[in-house]
Amino acid sequence: MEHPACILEDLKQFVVNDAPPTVYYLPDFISEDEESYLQQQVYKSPKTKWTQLSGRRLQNWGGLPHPKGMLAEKMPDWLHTYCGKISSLGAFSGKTANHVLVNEYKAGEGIMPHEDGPLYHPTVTTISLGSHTLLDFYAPVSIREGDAPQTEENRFLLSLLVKPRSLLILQDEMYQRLLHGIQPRAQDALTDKVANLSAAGASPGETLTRGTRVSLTEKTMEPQTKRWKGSACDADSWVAFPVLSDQQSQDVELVEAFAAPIVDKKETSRLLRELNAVRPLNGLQHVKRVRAVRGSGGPHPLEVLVCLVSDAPDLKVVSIDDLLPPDGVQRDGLGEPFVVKVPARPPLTRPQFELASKHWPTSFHEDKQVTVALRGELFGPLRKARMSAYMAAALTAAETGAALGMEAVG
Ligand SMILES: O=C(O)CCC(=O)C(=O)O
Ligand SMILES: [Fe+2]
Repeated sequence: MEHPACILEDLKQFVVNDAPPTVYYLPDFISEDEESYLQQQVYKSPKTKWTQLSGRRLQNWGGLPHPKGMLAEKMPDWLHTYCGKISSLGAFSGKTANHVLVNEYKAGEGIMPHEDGPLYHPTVTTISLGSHTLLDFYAPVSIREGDAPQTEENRFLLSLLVKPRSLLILQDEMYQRLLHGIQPRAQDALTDKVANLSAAGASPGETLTRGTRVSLTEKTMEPQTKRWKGSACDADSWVAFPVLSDQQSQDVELVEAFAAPIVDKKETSRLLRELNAVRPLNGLQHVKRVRAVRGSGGPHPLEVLVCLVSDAPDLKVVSIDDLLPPDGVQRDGLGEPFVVKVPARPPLTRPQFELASKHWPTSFHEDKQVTVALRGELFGPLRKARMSAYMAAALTAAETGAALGMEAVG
């Protein structure tokens, strides 16, 4: 059937009303002669044009996306003609299709549910050659907590029957939100889940046997250079923060200890010496034994750690005599004990040190590299620019792969 150059308005009669917006299904868009001509051209292409994927073969025409702009490749005449023919329908809002994927599926082969990615104008058009297939549509995986587990089966929404020589145009929700795929089957039993049954001249209950299908998927690829300007990949627009070990990122753990006021400052060094001898604070080398009492207008300027609560006898009301052996520490200058909390482990980062010091004076052997990394200053502008370039290259490679229908691994 001939389709003169027309605008999208004229396509309205081909809208599939039983599907979400927007599907146009045009049966017999090309003639049988055109179909065999296109098949010949596909199979005449050099062997190197084919990429073997799991479950199908692929040819890529028109260029590959690249961070510095699409690596454009001249479209061969036989494809150029059909790109023009489809673009003249107005499917790409006045733009011309500049990229074609040719997929070949033997009976029993298919393509996993996927999205085509953001590199394209939000329209995809497909001419089918040689055999029908069922194109299935799925709701995207939602990440709401508490949702029931989402299987391919319960995300399945509808199918479209695409017959040989037909043209399918997908836009809007159908293309941008839903995933599409083809089950690897040799036969399709048609049900009322096929939204375009009557337009495709079929009826529920029918079973169709698949042969080898070749599809030509025409799209418009947006120029790459536009996409990177001011994007999240500018070296200035992101900060690298370190992923720290559990010990480095955990909160400060505290243990209880008895402290006592030093009521006579002159006794401090003797008390320290004697306490260290009879009550060493094992494992708490990072904790300072004496602290100045802040803003001390009070009765005593200093306090000293006597021992850990876990090392003391289990008494309800504790006096200094209960905590210390009868000999070894002269009680002169020491007040009655009280309980304080001290950090159980040496701080490893400046934030841990600042928190720990709020409880009791603590020493800190700073790892300068960790502190600089925590400030987000580990990498200078040159290294960040290089990382941005690597990230951009990885993203482009992933998007190119996705556009070619490859599946992510890992
Ligand atoms: O063969 C088809 O109709 C679909 C192909 C497809 O989804 C793709 O190549 O991204
Ligand atoms: Fe696709």
